[in-house]
Amino acid sequence: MAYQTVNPANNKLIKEYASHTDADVEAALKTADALYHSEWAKGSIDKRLPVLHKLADLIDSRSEELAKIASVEMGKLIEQSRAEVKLCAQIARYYADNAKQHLAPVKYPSELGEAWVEHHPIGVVMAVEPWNFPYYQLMRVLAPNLAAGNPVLAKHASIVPHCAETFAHLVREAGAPEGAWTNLFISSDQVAKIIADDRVQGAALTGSEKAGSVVAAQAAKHLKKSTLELGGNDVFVVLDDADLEKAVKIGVNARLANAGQVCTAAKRFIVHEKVAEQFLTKYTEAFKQVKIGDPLDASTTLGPLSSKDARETLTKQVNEAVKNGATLHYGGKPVAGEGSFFEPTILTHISRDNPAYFEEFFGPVAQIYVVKNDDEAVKLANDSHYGLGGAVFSKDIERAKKMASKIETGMVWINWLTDTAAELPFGGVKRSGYGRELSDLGIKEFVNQKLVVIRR
Ligand SMILES: NC(=O)C1=CN([C@@H]2O[C@H](COP(=O)(O)OP(=O)(O)OC[C@H]3O[C@@H](n4cnc5c(N)ncnc54)[C@H](OP(=O)(O)O)[C@@H]3O)[C@@H](O)[C@H]2O)C=CC1
Ligand SMILES: CCCCCC(=O)O
Repeated sequence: MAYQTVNPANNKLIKEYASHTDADVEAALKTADALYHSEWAKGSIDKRLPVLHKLADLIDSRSEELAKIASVEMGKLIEQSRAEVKLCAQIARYYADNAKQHLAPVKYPSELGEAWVEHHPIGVVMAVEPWNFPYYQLMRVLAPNLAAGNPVLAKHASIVPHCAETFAHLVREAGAPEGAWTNLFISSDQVAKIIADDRVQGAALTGSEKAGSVVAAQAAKHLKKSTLELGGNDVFVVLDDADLEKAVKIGVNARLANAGQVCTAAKRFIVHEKVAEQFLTKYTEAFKQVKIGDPLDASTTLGPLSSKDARETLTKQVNEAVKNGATLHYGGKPVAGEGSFFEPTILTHISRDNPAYFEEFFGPVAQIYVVKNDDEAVKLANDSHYGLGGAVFSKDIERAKKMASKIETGMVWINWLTDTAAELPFGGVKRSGYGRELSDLGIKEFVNQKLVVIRR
């Protein structure tokens, strides 16, 4: 796959990037491995954390430039790109301020003697990341692993090479030694070879089930730990006592943010029958207000999909859903003209034998389901191969908490969309993957939690 910047707002090629050779990969592996065996990785965390503070400051000082690069390269609305850049600085700062405490030795009271667990880096980690949050996906791996002392080799999506290169330069400028984070424009085969290499101890992937399965299988084959953050088909449950205005407002954003290209986007709207008609009317009205256009224009509220391929996939999915009996309530077509734009779309009456019922729609396509009660809502929510996030709207918090506990996902938000923050764990179950990113859980995914005991 060629690494190239194509602006999805007009599908114009901006720049092509040369791929790295096997010799480049070997040099990167050698440097990263040498760094892992150095005082920098094995020594005090205090030497590594200032890099994260500096990185956060650098990101803040260049937020507009960084945001524009992302919006041009993958079509995110400029305001949403700014928010992503800000989130990256927050993640860097969070680990700069908290990693030492996360990785401090933990005492384990035991009759056998004085016992504790230490946290040590395990070595070079291979990160494979997607285009939808071109900086955030990288920062989620860099910050905890730099703090822990694991050098990272990173393969970013081939449609966001400018973001990938810019991020790598920022990390070096922040004072990270060569080898701490190495961006590689490489192929899937080269990723497989890297994972197999004895100098690599782990693999982290965010992306599709297909890519996740290949990378995780390669890691497992070579007895390396992996973490996977894959797709989702998250529910957005609106109960009969929900604040409907709030549910509609947040529900529109939950589906249309990043043109719907978010693994934790609200994709299946499960609405109580008592409020279903009102919700659908208001939700449809909100979709009619959407302004499709250039993501760099502040007045635009729906930008393009990330590529022509992404739009082609979504178009096929919508057509197939309707062919199999779904009602096209609103939208449903690619937007004529330049760019990879797709109309905000609402599908209703999707039966369980419709392929759309189990599919993730990675774009501005909302599926509406109507249920009679809470049990039906939970049953429908859990009737999915995925288990990433989810949202429950109800004014009765106890009722919402009860439902949240029953929904089989890694995350559930009450009276809000599935969001993310440095201090909160992120990840899922079932075909949405395994492992957690961010928070104290994320930093421990690739550390050796070593027991030490002084026997009485
Ligand atoms: N969980 C999430 O946040 C995301 C999930 N997705 C899911 O993935 C679907 C497709 O999006 P897409 O970007 O194509 O996702 P992919 O899984 O194809 O790409 C994600 C990353 O994996 C790489 N990759 C793909 N195949 C392999 C392989 N065999 N070995 C090593 N690396 C590989 C890609 O490289 P390259 O770009 O060169 O192909 C990219 O860097 C979406 O519909 C959505 O379901 C997508 C984005 C984010
Ligand atoms: C704001 C939510 C971030 C989700 C990142 C993802 O799609 O994997």
